Amino acid sequence: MKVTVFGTGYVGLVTGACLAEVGHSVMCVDVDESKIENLKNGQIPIYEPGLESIVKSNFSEGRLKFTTNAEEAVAFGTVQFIAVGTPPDEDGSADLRYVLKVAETIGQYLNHEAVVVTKSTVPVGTSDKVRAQLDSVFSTRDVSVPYHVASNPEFLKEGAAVSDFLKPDRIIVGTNSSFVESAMQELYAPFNRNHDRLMFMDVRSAELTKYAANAMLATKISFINEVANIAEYVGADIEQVRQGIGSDPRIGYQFIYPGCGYGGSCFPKDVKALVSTAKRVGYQPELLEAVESVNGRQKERLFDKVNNYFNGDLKGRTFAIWGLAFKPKTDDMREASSRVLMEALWQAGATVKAYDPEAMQETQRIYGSREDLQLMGTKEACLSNADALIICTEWKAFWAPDFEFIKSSLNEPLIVDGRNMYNPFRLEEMGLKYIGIGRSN
Ligand SMILES: NC(=O)C1=CN([C@@H]2O[C@H](COP(=O)(O)OP(=O)(O)OC[C@H]3O[C@@H](n4cnc5c(N)ncnc54)[C@H](O)[C@@H]3O)[C@@H](O)[C@H]2O)C=CC1
Ligand SMILES: O=C(O)[C@H]1O[C@H](OP(=O)(O)OP(=O)(O)OC[C@H]2O[C@@H](n3ccc(=O)[nH]c3=O)[C@H](O)[C@@H]2O)[C@H](O)[C@@H](O)[C@@H]1O
Repeated sequence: MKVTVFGTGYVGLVTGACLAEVGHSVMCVDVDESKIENLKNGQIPIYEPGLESIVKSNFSEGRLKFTTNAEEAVAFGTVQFIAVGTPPDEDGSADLRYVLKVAETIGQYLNHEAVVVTKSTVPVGTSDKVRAQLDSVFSTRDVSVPYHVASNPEFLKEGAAVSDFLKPDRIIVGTNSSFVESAMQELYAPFNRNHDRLMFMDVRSAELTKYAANAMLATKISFINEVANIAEYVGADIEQVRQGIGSDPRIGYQFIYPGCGYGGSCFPKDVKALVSTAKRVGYQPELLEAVESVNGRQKERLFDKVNNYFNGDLKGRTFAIWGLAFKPKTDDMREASSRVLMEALWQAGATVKAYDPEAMQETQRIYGSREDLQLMGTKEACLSNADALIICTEWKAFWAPDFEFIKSSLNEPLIVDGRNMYNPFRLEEMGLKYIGIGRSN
Protein backbone atom coordinates (compact mmCIF):
# COMPACT_ATOMS: atom_id res chain seq x y z
CA MET A 1 0.00 0.00 0.00
CA LYS A 2 1.06 3.60 -0.48
CA VAL A 3 1.35 5.42 2.81
CA THR A 4 2.13 9.03 3.69
CA VAL A 5 3.33 9.89 7.19
CA PHE A 6 3.28 13.50 8.44
CA GLY A 7 5.96 14.02 11.10
CA THR A 8 9.30 12.22 11.41
CA GLY A 9 9.58 12.24 15.21
CA TYR A 10 9.60 9.15 17.41
CA VAL A 11 6.22 7.99 16.20
CA GLY A 12 6.23 9.15 12.57
CA LEU A 13 9.69 7.87 11.73
CA VAL A 14 9.17 4.52 13.46
CA THR A 15 5.75 4.11 11.81
CA GLY A 16 7.15 4.96 8.38
CA ALA A 17 10.23 2.75 8.71
CA CYS A 18 8.32 -0.25 10.11
CA LEU A 19 5.58 -0.05 7.46
CA ALA A 20 8.28 0.09 4.78
CA GLU A 21 10.06 -2.83 6.47
CA VAL A 22 7.04 -5.07 5.86
CA GLY A 23 6.81 -4.01 2.23
CA HIS A 24 4.59 -0.94 2.04
CA SER A 25 5.67 2.11 0.07
CA VAL A 26 6.06 5.01 2.47
CA MET A 27 6.67 8.72 2.08
CA CYS A 28 7.57 10.60 5.26
CA VAL A 29 7.09 14.35 5.23
CA ASP A 30 8.28 16.90 7.78
CA VAL A 31 8.41 20.68 7.94
CA ASP A 32 11.89 20.48 9.46
CA GLU A 33 14.16 20.73 6.42
CA SER A 34 17.38 19.82 8.19
CA LYS A 35 15.79 16.70 9.67
CA ILE A 36 14.67 15.54 6.22
CA GLU A 37 18.04 16.37 4.68
CA ASN A 38 19.80 14.38 7.41
CA LEU A 39 17.44 11.43 7.00
CA LYS A 40 18.15 11.36 3.28
CA ASN A 41 21.85 11.19 4.21
CA GLY A 42 21.26 8.31 6.61
CA GLN A 43 21.47 10.44 9.77
CA ILE A 44 18.78 9.48 12.27
CA PRO A 45 17.66 12.35 14.51
CA ILE A 46 16.97 10.18 17.56
CA TYR A 47 18.57 7.22 19.30
CA GLU A 48 16.20 4.26 19.05
CA PRO A 49 17.50 0.67 18.97
CA GLY A 50 17.11 -0.94 15.53
CA LEU A 51 15.78 2.19 13.85
CA GLU A 52 18.87 3.28 11.97
CA SER A 53 19.31 0.01 10.11
CA ILE A 54 15.69 -0.24 8.94
CA VAL A 55 15.60 3.42 7.90
CA LYS A 56 18.79 3.03 5.89
CA SER A 57 17.89 -0.28 4.24
CA ASN A 58 14.35 0.71 3.29
CA PHE A 59 15.53 4.11 2.04
CA SER A 60 18.20 2.55 -0.14
CA GLU A 61 15.74 -0.03 -1.47
CA GLY A 62 13.31 2.77 -2.37
CA ARG A 63 10.40 1.77 -0.11
CA LEU A 64 10.96 4.70 2.26
CA LYS A 65 11.10 8.24 0.95
CA PHE A 66 11.62 11.56 2.71
CA THR A 67 10.36 14.95 1.62
CA THR A 68 9.45 18.42 2.79
CA ASN A 69 7.12 18.82 -0.18
CA ALA A 70 3.64 18.48 1.29
CA GLU A 71 1.90 18.51 -2.12
CA GLU A 72 3.98 15.56 -3.32
CA ALA A 73 3.37 13.75 0.00
CA VAL A 74 -0.42 14.21 -0.06
CA ALA A 75 -0.56 13.02 -3.68
CA PHE A 76 1.28 9.84 -2.64
CA GLY A 77 -0.62 7.92 0.01
CA THR A 78 -3.90 6.03 0.12
CA VAL A 79 -3.41 6.18 3.86
CA GLN A 80 -2.28 9.52 5.29
CA PHE A 81 -0.99 9.32 8.87
CA ILE A 82 -0.88 12.38 11.09
CA ALA A 83 1.99 11.76 13.53
CA VAL A 84 2.95 15.26 14.64
CA GLY A 85 3.37 16.54 18.20
CA THR A 86 0.49 17.37 20.54
CA PRO A 87 2.31 19.27 23.29
CA PRO A 88 0.50 20.50 26.39
CA ASP A 89 -1.11 23.92 26.21
CA GLU A 90 -0.83 26.31 29.15
CA ASP A 91 -3.89 24.76 30.83
CA GLY A 92 -2.62 21.19 30.31
CA SER A 93 -4.94 20.47 27.38
CA ALA A 94 -3.40 19.07 24.20
CA ASP A 95 -2.34 21.71 21.70
CA LEU A 96 -3.86 20.58 18.41
CA ARG A 97 -2.37 23.25 16.19
CA TYR A 98 0.09 20.89 14.45
CA VAL A 99 -2.52 18.18 13.89
CA LEU A 100 -5.02 20.64 12.42
CA LYS A 101 -2.31 22.24 10.29
CA VAL A 102 -1.65 18.83 8.72
CA ALA A 103 -5.38 18.35 8.15
CA GLU A 104 -5.42 21.73 6.41
CA THR A 105 -2.46 20.70 4.24
CA ILE A 106 -4.11 17.43 3.29
CA GLY A 107 -7.28 19.36 2.42
CA GLN A 108 -5.31 21.69 0.18
CA TYR A 109 -3.75 18.96 -1.96
CA LEU A 110 -5.83 15.79 -1.73
CA ASN A 111 -7.44 14.78 -5.01
CA HIS A 112 -7.91 11.01 -4.54
CA GLU A 113 -9.85 8.82 -2.13
CA ALA A 114 -7.82 8.40 1.04
CA VAL A 115 -7.98 7.53 4.71
CA VAL A 116 -6.72 10.27 7.02
CA VAL A 117 -5.53 8.57 10.19
CA THR A 118 -4.70 10.35 13.41
CA LYS A 119 -1.79 8.55 15.08
CA SER A 120 -0.83 11.43 17.35
CA THR A 121 -2.30 11.22 20.84
CA VAL A 122 -5.32 13.50 20.67
CA PRO A 123 -8.26 14.29 22.96
CA VAL A 124 -11.66 12.80 22.38
CA GLY A 125 -13.42 14.70 19.62
CA THR A 126 -10.27 15.55 17.62
CA SER A 127 -11.28 13.38 14.68
CA ASP A 128 -14.38 15.56 14.34
CA LYS A 129 -12.11 18.61 14.26
CA VAL A 130 -9.88 16.99 11.63
CA ARG A 131 -12.96 16.25 9.53
CA ALA A 132 -14.24 19.83 9.96
CA GLN A 133 -10.86 21.21 8.93
CA LEU A 134 -10.77 19.03 5.80
CA ASP A 135 -14.34 19.98 4.88
CA SER A 136 -13.63 23.64 5.33
CA VAL A 137 -10.58 23.53 3.03
CA PHE A 138 -12.38 21.41 0.43
CA SER A 139 -15.20 23.97 0.38
CA THR A 140 -12.73 26.78 -0.44
CA ARG A 141 -11.34 24.62 -3.26
CA ASP A 142 -14.89 23.91 -4.35
CA VAL A 143 -14.11 20.20 -4.79
CA SER A 144 -15.61 17.08 -3.34
CA VAL A 145 -12.96 14.48 -2.55
CA PRO A 146 -14.08 11.18 -1.00
CA TYR A 147 -12.08 10.83 2.18
CA HIS A 148 -12.35 8.94 5.48
CA VAL A 149 -11.15 9.85 8.94
CA ALA A 150 -9.90 7.30 11.48
CA SER A 151 -8.18 7.19 14.82
CA ASN A 152 -5.25 4.78 15.25
CA PRO A 153 -3.42 5.68 18.47
CA GLU A 154 0.13 4.45 18.95
CA PHE A 155 1.30 2.48 22.01
CA LEU A 156 5.02 2.13 21.33
CA LYS A 157 7.54 2.85 24.10
CA GLU A 158 10.71 4.82 23.49
CA GLY A 159 13.79 2.63 23.69
CA ALA A 160 11.75 -0.30 22.32
CA ALA A 161 9.83 1.58 19.64
CA VAL A 162 10.74 -0.59 16.65
CA SER A 163 10.04 -3.91 18.36
CA ASP A 164 6.82 -2.56 19.91
CA PHE A 165 5.62 -1.42 16.49
CA LEU A 166 6.57 -4.65 14.76
CA LYS A 167 5.02 -6.81 17.50
CA PRO A 168 2.07 -4.84 18.82
CA ASP A 169 -0.12 -6.10 21.69
CA ARG A 170 -3.06 -4.57 19.90
CA ILE A 171 -3.80 -2.22 17.03
CA ILE A 172 -6.68 0.06 17.91
CA VAL A 173 -8.66 1.57 15.06
CA GLY A 174 -11.51 3.96 15.66
CA THR A 175 -13.84 4.19 12.69
CA ASN A 176 -17.41 3.71 11.53
CA SER A 177 -16.50 3.08 7.89
CA SER A 178 -16.11 -0.25 6.15
CA PHE A 179 -13.70 1.37 3.67
CA VAL A 180 -11.40 2.24 6.57
CA GLU A 181 -11.76 -1.23 8.06
CA SER A 182 -10.61 -2.94 4.90
CA ALA A 183 -7.81 -0.40 4.32
CA MET A 184 -6.53 -0.95 7.86
CA GLN A 185 -6.86 -4.75 7.51
CA GLU A 186 -4.67 -4.57 4.41
CA LEU A 187 -2.17 -2.15 5.96
CA TYR A 188 -1.70 -4.14 9.15
CA ALA A 189 -2.01 -7.66 7.69
CA PRO A 190 1.75 -8.30 8.09
CA PHE A 191 1.46 -7.68 11.86
CA ASN A 192 -1.67 -9.74 12.21
CA ARG A 193 -0.75 -13.15 10.89
CA ASN A 194 -1.05 -15.46 13.88
CA HIS A 195 -3.13 -13.38 16.23
CA ASP A 196 -5.73 -10.82 15.28
CA ARG A 197 -4.27 -7.69 16.79
CA LEU A 198 -6.76 -5.33 15.19
CA MET A 199 -9.51 -3.98 17.41
CA PHE A 200 -12.11 -1.84 15.71
CA MET A 201 -14.21 0.51 17.79
CA ASP A 202 -15.91 3.86 17.50
CA VAL A 203 -13.65 6.86 17.06
CA ARG A 204 -14.23 8.46 20.47
CA SER A 205 -13.54 5.20 22.29
CA ALA A 206 -10.29 4.76 20.35
CA GLU A 207 -9.20 8.29 21.26
CA LEU A 208 -10.00 7.71 24.93
CA THR A 209 -8.33 4.27 24.95
CA LYS A 210 -4.96 5.90 24.35
CA TYR A 211 -5.29 8.28 27.31
CA ALA A 212 -6.74 5.55 29.52
CA ALA A 213 -3.75 3.27 28.80
CA ASN A 214 -1.16 5.93 29.62
CA ALA A 215 -3.10 7.15 32.66
CA MET A 216 -3.39 3.60 33.98
CA LEU A 217 0.36 3.00 33.64
CA ALA A 218 1.15 6.38 35.24
CA THR A 219 -1.25 5.52 38.07
CA LYS A 220 0.59 2.26 38.75
CA ILE A 221 3.88 4.14 38.99
CA SER A 222 2.53 6.87 41.28
CA PHE A 223 0.86 4.20 43.39
CA ILE A 224 4.09 2.29 43.98
CA ASN A 225 5.99 5.53 44.61
CA GLU A 226 3.40 6.52 47.21
CA VAL A 227 3.77 3.13 48.92
CA ALA A 228 7.59 3.48 48.70
CA ASN A 229 7.38 6.76 50.57
CA ILE A 230 5.18 5.18 53.23
CA ALA A 231 7.67 2.27 53.45
CA GLU A 232 10.42 4.73 54.37
CA TYR A 233 8.38 6.00 57.31
CA VAL A 234 7.33 2.59 58.61
CA GLY A 235 10.67 0.80 58.15
CA ALA A 236 9.61 -1.54 55.33
CA ASP A 237 11.50 -2.30 52.12
CA ILE A 238 9.58 -1.42 48.96
CA GLU A 239 11.56 -3.91 46.87
CA GLN A 240 10.22 -6.77 48.98
CA VAL A 241 6.76 -5.24 48.94
CA ARG A 242 6.97 -4.83 45.15
CA GLN A 243 7.74 -8.49 44.67
CA GLY A 244 5.10 -9.43 47.20
CA ILE A 245 2.35 -7.65 45.31
CA GLY A 246 3.69 -8.26 41.79
CA SER A 247 3.36 -12.01 42.26
CA ASP A 248 -0.42 -11.53 42.31
CA PRO A 249 -1.32 -11.88 38.61
CA ARG A 250 -4.11 -9.38 39.08
CA ILE A 251 -1.44 -6.80 39.90
CA GLY A 252 1.57 -8.07 37.91
CA TYR A 253 5.21 -6.99 38.01
CA GLN A 254 5.08 -4.46 35.21
CA PHE A 255 5.06 -0.72 35.86
CA ILE A 256 5.36 -1.02 39.61
CA TYR A 257 9.07 -0.22 39.78
CA PRO A 258 9.48 2.60 42.28
CA GLY A 259 11.81 5.40 41.29
CA CYS A 260 12.42 9.11 41.00
CA GLY A 261 9.19 9.73 39.07
CA TYR A 262 7.98 9.13 35.55
CA GLY A 263 9.16 11.42 32.76
CA GLY A 264 9.14 11.45 28.99
CA SER A 265 7.04 13.24 26.48
CA CYS A 266 3.87 11.28 27.14
CA PHE A 267 2.83 10.27 30.66
CA PRO A 268 3.15 13.80 32.08
CA LYS A 269 1.40 15.46 29.16
CA ASP A 270 -1.27 12.78 28.66
CA VAL A 271 -2.31 12.64 32.32
CA LYS A 272 -2.60 16.46 32.28
CA ALA A 273 -4.59 16.35 29.04
CA LEU A 274 -7.02 13.76 30.41
CA VAL A 275 -7.48 15.87 33.55
CA SER A 276 -8.19 18.83 31.32
CA THR A 277 -10.68 16.87 29.18
CA ALA A 278 -12.52 15.66 32.29
CA LYS A 279 -12.75 19.13 33.80
CA ARG A 280 -13.97 20.60 30.56
CA VAL A 281 -16.96 18.28 30.63
CA GLY A 282 -17.62 19.03 34.31
CA TYR A 283 -16.05 15.93 35.89
CA GLN A 284 -13.53 16.27 38.73
CA PRO A 285 -10.76 13.68 38.04
CA GLU A 286 -9.45 13.34 41.60
CA LEU A 287 -7.41 10.19 41.08
CA LEU A 288 -5.67 11.54 37.97
CA GLU A 289 -4.81 14.81 39.68
CA ALA A 290 -3.25 12.85 42.54
CA VAL A 291 -1.24 10.71 40.07
CA GLU A 292 0.22 13.89 38.66
CA SER A 293 0.96 15.57 42.00
CA VAL A 294 2.51 12.41 43.53
CA ASN A 295 4.79 12.27 40.50
CA GLY A 296 5.78 15.93 40.82
CA ARG A 297 6.75 15.33 44.45
CA GLN A 298 8.60 12.13 43.56
CA LYS A 299 10.84 13.97 41.12
CA GLU A 300 11.98 16.21 44.00
CA ARG A 301 12.84 13.33 46.33
CA LEU A 302 16.38 12.71 45.10
CA PHE A 303 17.29 16.30 45.83
CA ASP A 304 15.56 16.16 49.21
CA LYS A 305 17.45 13.01 50.16
CA VAL A 306 20.81 14.52 49.18
CA ASN A 307 19.98 17.80 50.87
CA ASN A 308 18.94 16.05 54.10
CA TYR A 309 22.07 13.94 54.12
CA PHE A 310 24.27 17.03 53.88
CA ASN A 311 22.06 19.04 56.28
CA GLY A 312 21.26 21.61 53.62
CA ASP A 313 24.94 22.37 53.03
CA LEU A 314 25.28 21.80 49.27
CA LYS A 315 26.97 25.01 48.20
CA GLY A 316 30.34 24.29 46.59
CA ARG A 317 29.79 20.52 46.59
CA THR A 318 30.03 18.32 43.49
CA PHE A 319 27.70 15.43 42.64
CA ALA A 320 28.20 12.62 40.15
CA ILE A 321 25.04 11.73 38.22
CA TRP A 322 24.69 8.51 36.24
CA GLY A 323 21.81 8.57 33.75
CA LEU A 324 20.20 11.67 32.30
CA ALA A 325 17.62 10.34 29.82
CA PHE A 326 14.07 9.87 31.15
CA LYS A 327 14.53 6.10 30.80
CA PRO A 328 17.20 3.74 29.42
CA LYS A 329 17.77 3.11 25.70
CA THR A 330 16.77 6.61 24.62
CA ASP A 331 18.41 10.01 24.36
CA ASP A 332 15.12 11.74 25.17
CA MET A 333 15.39 14.23 28.04
CA ARG A 334 11.80 15.49 27.95
CA GLU A 335 10.49 15.77 31.53
CA ALA A 336 13.42 13.65 32.74
CA SER A 337 13.77 13.39 36.52
CA SER A 338 17.49 14.18 36.14
CA ARG A 339 16.56 17.69 35.04
CA VAL A 340 14.59 18.40 38.21
CA LEU A 341 17.52 17.10 40.28
CA MET A 342 20.24 18.99 38.39
CA GLU A 343 18.30 22.25 38.42
CA ALA A 344 17.72 21.96 42.19
CA LEU A 345 21.41 21.17 42.80
CA TRP A 346 22.48 24.17 40.74
CA GLN A 347 20.02 26.36 42.61
CA ALA A 348 21.66 25.19 45.85
CA GLY A 349 25.11 26.12 44.52
CA ALA A 350 26.37 22.61 43.71
CA THR A 351 28.18 21.36 40.60
CA VAL A 352 27.12 18.30 38.58
CA LYS A 353 29.44 15.84 36.82
CA ALA A 354 27.20 13.70 34.66
CA TYR A 355 27.31 10.76 32.30
CA ASP A 356 24.67 9.10 30.12
CA PRO A 357 25.36 6.53 27.39
CA GLU A 358 23.16 8.36 24.84
CA ALA A 359 21.78 11.65 26.16
CA MET A 360 24.95 13.74 26.53
CA GLN A 361 24.44 15.69 23.31
CA GLU A 362 20.82 16.36 24.16
CA THR A 363 21.82 17.56 27.65
CA GLN A 364 24.38 19.87 26.09
CA ARG A 365 21.76 21.16 23.67
CA ILE A 366 19.32 21.91 26.50
CA TYR A 367 21.68 23.45 29.04
CA GLY A 368 24.53 24.74 26.85
CA SER A 369 27.88 25.39 28.48
CA ARG A 370 27.76 26.26 32.14
CA GLU A 371 30.41 26.03 34.82
CA ASP A 372 28.29 23.92 37.16
CA LEU A 373 27.68 21.16 34.58
CA GLN A 374 30.51 18.89 33.48
CA LEU A 375 29.57 16.21 30.96
CA MET A 376 32.07 13.39 31.33
CA GLY A 377 33.17 10.79 28.76
CA THR A 378 32.70 7.79 31.08
CA LYS A 379 30.70 6.97 34.20
CA GLU A 380 33.93 6.50 36.15
CA ALA A 381 35.17 9.98 35.24
CA CYS A 382 32.23 11.56 37.09
CA LEU A 383 33.31 10.16 40.43
CA SER A 384 36.56 11.92 41.28
CA ASN A 385 36.06 14.80 43.72
CA ALA A 386 32.33 14.12 43.87
CA ASP A 387 30.55 14.14 47.23
CA ALA A 388 28.09 11.41 46.23
CA LEU A 389 26.95 9.33 43.28
CA ILE A 390 23.30 9.78 42.30
CA ILE A 391 21.54 7.38 39.87
CA CYS A 392 18.71 8.81 37.79
CA THR A 393 18.37 6.24 34.96
CA GLU A 394 18.81 2.48 35.17
CA TRP A 395 20.99 1.92 32.10
CA LYS A 396 22.27 -1.68 31.83
CA ALA A 397 25.87 -0.46 32.06
CA PHE A 398 25.17 0.78 35.61
CA TRP A 399 23.91 -2.50 37.07
CA ALA A 400 27.23 -4.01 38.11
CA PRO A 401 29.81 -1.26 38.58
CA ASP A 402 33.10 -1.59 40.44
CA PHE A 403 31.89 -0.58 43.90
CA GLU A 404 35.41 -0.54 45.34
CA PHE A 405 36.40 1.98 42.69
CA ILE A 406 33.31 4.07 43.45
CA LYS A 407 34.16 4.03 47.16
CA SER A 408 37.75 5.02 46.62
CA SER A 409 36.90 7.78 44.12
CA LEU A 410 34.14 9.64 45.99
CA ASN A 411 34.85 12.20 48.72
CA GLU A 412 31.96 10.71 50.67
CA PRO A 413 31.16 7.02 50.05
CA LEU A 414 27.48 7.69 49.35
CA ILE A 415 25.23 6.30 46.60
CA VAL A 416 21.75 7.81 46.21
CA ASP A 417 19.94 5.32 43.99
CA GLY A 418 16.87 6.79 42.29
CA ARG A 419 16.06 3.47 40.58
CA ASN A 420 16.77 0.94 43.35
CA MET A 421 19.42 -0.79 41.26
CA TYR A 422 21.61 -1.98 44.10
CA ASN A 423 21.40 -4.18 47.17
CA PRO A 424 21.70 -1.84 50.17
CA PHE A 425 22.96 -4.53 52.51
CA ARG A 426 25.77 -5.63 50.19
CA LEU A 427 26.85 -2.05 49.64
CA GLU A 428 26.85 -1.33 53.33
CA GLU A 429 28.97 -4.43 53.95
CA MET A 430 31.45 -2.91 51.50
CA GLY A 431 31.52 0.33 53.44
CA LEU A 432 29.32 2.35 51.08
CA LYS A 433 26.43 4.39 52.40
CA TYR A 434 23.25 3.76 50.44
CA ILE A 435 20.02 5.70 50.10
CA GLY A 436 17.37 4.27 47.77
CA ILE A 437 13.68 4.85 47.17
CA GLY A 438 11.50 3.26 49.85
CA ARG A 439 14.34 1.14 51.28
CA SER A 440 14.43 0.21 54.94
CA ASN A 441 18.20 0.34 55.43
N1 LIG B 1 7.17 9.61 21.68
C1 LIG B 1 6.48 8.51 21.91
O1 LIG B 1 7.02 7.53 22.40
C2 LIG B 1 5.03 8.42 21.58
C3 LIG B 1 4.33 9.53 21.14
N2 LIG B 1 3.00 9.44 20.86
C4 LIG B 1 2.28 10.61 20.36
O2 LIG B 1 2.64 10.78 18.97
C5 LIG B 1 2.68 12.18 18.64
C6 LIG B 1 4.04 12.53 18.08
O3 LIG B 1 4.99 12.36 19.10
P1 LIG B 1 6.56 12.35 18.79
O4 LIG B 1 6.81 11.50 17.61
O5 LIG B 1 7.23 12.03 20.08
O6 LIG B 1 6.79 13.88 18.41
P2 LIG B 1 8.13 14.60 17.92
O7 LIG B 1 8.10 15.94 18.53
O8 LIG B 1 9.31 13.71 18.15
O9 LIG B 1 7.93 14.72 16.34
C7 LIG B 1 6.96 15.48 15.72
C8 LIG B 1 7.44 15.82 14.31
O10 LIG B 1 6.38 16.43 13.58
C9 LIG B 1 6.92 17.42 12.74
N3 LIG B 1 5.87 18.33 12.27
C10 LIG B 1 5.26 19.34 12.94
N4 LIG B 1 4.35 19.95 12.14
C11 LIG B 1 4.37 19.29 10.94
C12 LIG B 1 3.67 19.44 9.72
N5 LIG B 1 2.75 20.39 9.55
N6 LIG B 1 3.96 18.61 8.71
C13 LIG B 1 4.90 17.64 8.84
N7 LIG B 1 5.61 17.46 9.99
C14 LIG B 1 5.35 18.27 11.02
C15 LIG B 1 7.99 18.05 13.61
O11 LIG B 1 8.92 18.81 12.85
C16 LIG B 1 8.58 16.82 14.27
O12 LIG B 1 9.66 16.29 13.50
C17 LIG B 1 2.28 12.91 19.92
O13 LIG B 1 0.91 13.15 19.91
C18 LIG B 1 2.64 11.91 21.02
O14 LIG B 1 1.85 12.10 22.18
C19 LIG B 1 2.31 8.26 20.95
C20 LIG B 1 2.96 7.12 21.36
C21 LIG B 1 4.38 7.11 21.70
O1 LIG C 1 2.23 7.48 24.66
C1 LIG C 1 3.42 7.30 24.71
O2 LIG C 1 4.25 8.09 24.32
C2 LIG C 1 4.00 6.06 25.32
O3 LIG C 1 4.21 6.34 26.74
C3 LIG C 1 4.84 5.29 27.44
O4 LIG C 1 6.10 4.98 26.89
P1 LIG C 1 7.43 5.82 27.26
O5 LIG C 1 7.06 7.13 27.85
O6 LIG C 1 8.25 5.83 26.03
O7 LIG C 1 8.22 4.95 28.33
P2 LIG C 1 7.82 4.02 29.56
O8 LIG C 1 8.63 2.82 29.51
O9 LIG C 1 6.37 3.87 29.70
O10 LIG C 1 8.35 4.89 30.80
C4 LIG C 1 7.79 6.14 31.12
C5 LIG C 1 8.38 6.62 32.43
O11 LIG C 1 7.90 5.83 33.53
C6 LIG C 1 8.99 5.42 34.34
N1 LIG C 1 8.66 4.10 34.94
C7 LIG C 1 8.22 3.08 34.15
C8 LIG C 1 7.87 1.87 34.70
C9 LIG C 1 7.99 1.68 36.09
O12 LIG C 1 7.68 0.61 36.66
N2 LIG C 1 8.43 2.72 36.85
C10 LIG C 1 8.78 3.93 36.31
O13 LIG C 1 9.17 4.86 37.06
C11 LIG C 1 10.19 5.37 33.40
O14 LIG C 1 11.40 5.48 34.11
C12 LIG C 1 9.91 6.57 32.52
O15 LIG C 1 10.40 7.75 33.13
C13 LIG C 1 3.96 4.02 27.33
O16 LIG C 1 4.61 2.95 28.00
C14 LIG C 1 3.72 3.68 25.86
O17 LIG C 1 2.84 2.56 25.78
C15 LIG C 1 3.08 4.88 25.17
O18 LIG C 1 2.87 4.63 23.80
